[in-house]
Amino acid sequence: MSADDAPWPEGYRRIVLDTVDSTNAEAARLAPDLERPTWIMAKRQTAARGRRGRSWDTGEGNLAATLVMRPGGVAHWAALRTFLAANALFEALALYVDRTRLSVKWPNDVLLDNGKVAGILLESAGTAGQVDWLAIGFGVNLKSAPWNVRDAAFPPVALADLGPEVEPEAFLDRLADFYATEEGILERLGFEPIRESWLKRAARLGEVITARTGSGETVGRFETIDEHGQLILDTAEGRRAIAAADVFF
Ligand SMILES: O=C(O)CCCC[C@@H]1SC[C@@H]2NC(=O)N[C@@H]21
Repeated sequence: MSADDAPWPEGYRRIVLDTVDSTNAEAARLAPDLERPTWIMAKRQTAARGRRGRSWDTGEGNLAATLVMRPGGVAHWAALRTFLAANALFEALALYVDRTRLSVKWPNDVLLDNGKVAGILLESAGTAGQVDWLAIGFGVNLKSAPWNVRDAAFPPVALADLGPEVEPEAFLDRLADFYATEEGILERLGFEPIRESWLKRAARLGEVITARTGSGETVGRFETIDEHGQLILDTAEGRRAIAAADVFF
């Protein structure tokens, strides 16, 4: 393990691991003694996880990194950071491909030409509605896209298929900078400007989409996201606010 204690960006720390089970799992282990927000990057993960209990394939040369922090406050406010993460990822990717080819898919994927180029996994722990720690895991297909993915609606794509090849360390430098900027906006101005910039990048805003949960699906026009980050759909039965689902176009 190598740890870089120099502030990076200011106030953040970075750890680079050769191999780990999951950078999110490592984040949970580090969280109790965390002194400042810390980025954990791994060159290889042996048990990487995705959203909704799925596994995640980190091919060699792809980015696997988790930002772990102890932001304090109520859990649902802390969870809004998933949108900061998506905005930061979008901007980092836009350094390498034309931004008109990129979009964010609620709640927190980034699409490149309708294929999934990156996913975010937010995990947290706390008590009585207060967050103790928060881990934001970023998986970015920089070099290769896994071939064995079931979610065929958004086939995985790699940045290198459509743009330049970028080293994970270099990409993380950019991502960390953009994320720190988003965090500064949240601190100074609250969630609203984050919400607005996320909406400008959103895939299929204003169009009919499907939100699928374990218990069923809701079809409606994608109207907006609200101040809690919920998906707002205008359906035949009226306006619906959806807190968690998988979205299909
Ligand atoms: O399902 C998704 O779209 C989210 C994927 C998140 C994968 C990343 S890779 C780094 C971090 N460590 C993990 O185990 N998962 C996240």
